[in-house]
Amino acid sequence: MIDLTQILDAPAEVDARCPHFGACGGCQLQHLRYETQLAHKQTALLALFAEAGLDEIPTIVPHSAGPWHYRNRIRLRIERVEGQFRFGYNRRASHVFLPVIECPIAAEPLWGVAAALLELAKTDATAEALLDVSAELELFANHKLSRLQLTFFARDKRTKSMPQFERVMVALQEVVGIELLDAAALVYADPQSGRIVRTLSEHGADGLGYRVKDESYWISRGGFFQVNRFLLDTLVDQVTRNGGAPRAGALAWDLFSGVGLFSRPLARSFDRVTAVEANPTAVEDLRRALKKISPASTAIAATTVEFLRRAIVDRDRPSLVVLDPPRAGAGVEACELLVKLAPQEIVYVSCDPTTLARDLAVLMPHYKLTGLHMVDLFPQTVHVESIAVLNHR
Ligand SMILES: C[S@@+](CC[C@H](N)C(=O)[O-])C[C@H]1O[C@@H](n2cnc3c(N)ncnc32)[C@H](O)[C@@H]1O
Repeated sequence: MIDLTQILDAPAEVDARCPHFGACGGCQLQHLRYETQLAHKQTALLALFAEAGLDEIPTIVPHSAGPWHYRNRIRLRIERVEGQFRFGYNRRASHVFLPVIECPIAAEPLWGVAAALLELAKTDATAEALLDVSAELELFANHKLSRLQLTFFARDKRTKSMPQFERVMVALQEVVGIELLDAAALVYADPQSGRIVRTLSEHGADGLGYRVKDESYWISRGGFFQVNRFLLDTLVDQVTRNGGAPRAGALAWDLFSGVGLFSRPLARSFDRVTAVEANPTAVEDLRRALKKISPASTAIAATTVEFLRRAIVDRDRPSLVVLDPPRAGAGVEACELLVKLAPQEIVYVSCDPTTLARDLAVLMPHYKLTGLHMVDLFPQTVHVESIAVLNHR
């Protein structure tokens, strides 16, 4: 996250579109015109780089798309307020529940289905019981918004399966459409890691198909996928292509690969791709997909640091390394190992410029920053997604 004070204190330019703006912890920038938001984010990125002592910073190339209804996935808290179930988010800077009636950054069908479920729970005792045992509901839509996956997260690890879960989902399908509601489950997730550890009840598929450019991805329930449905093509292009042409060579590593958003297109232009991902279910999905594209390519279930420590003693040396870590960043040890492995090019996709700046400080004595992109995946919020392209000096 970037330093908020300057942006939050900026004078209001427009009326916030959402009635919950200010109270809700989700968005912070609705008081600013979208162009101003983009400008502030670029300024903040450069300020963080300067603070970290980084120089020779190229001009930032911004990429943006529609600033509303962009999210393909939302996760809502469920609470009873004055006897009625309500969906909501955390209040700003707290864990206090804020009931909401709309969320204009979410794709529209997500709210339609959530609202239909609240209505159903008024008359259907099992639907009400389902909301009662659930702390949160995640709604995830595919690329066309034609298929939806619902995941109910149980409050308690002693929650049992619900024999009537299937019937409630069929009742919901009757309201929202059989086609739309493709997959649903009641699960229990480990509170520390957030990983789903038990599926208690299930209806329909165990994941969602999502098309980006020419690739169809299968995202098993609980797997990571980028949330901005408008900028996925741009993100993939900036990582897998250089100018107009695909990045190509003998070997590429895609570290923090998820279900292979980048590995799969790279496997079409590289002789071989090795994808590394900590979530074993995502690795299974990716392995199956890579087998069809490029039998020499593979996906490994490991943490990036474990993989790099082993790689140091192996002979494989990639010409391209893609890094797309969570907010914690790749980390100093991973970057030091990469310096030793010395790939010709590193493409670092970052969702937190603070950890990116820390990691660039390790890489940049050995690598020149040749490209810097800001892909605004999270309009109306202070989150900054950037791509740093580094070439060996
Ligand atoms: C920001 S996502 C990027 C995924 C993918 N590149 C994409 O764009 O869809 C980060 C991914 O790193 C995985 N992950 C988290 N910690 C990890 C670690 N220490 N080593 C490897 N993968 C990790 C997560 O499961 C998640 O799939």
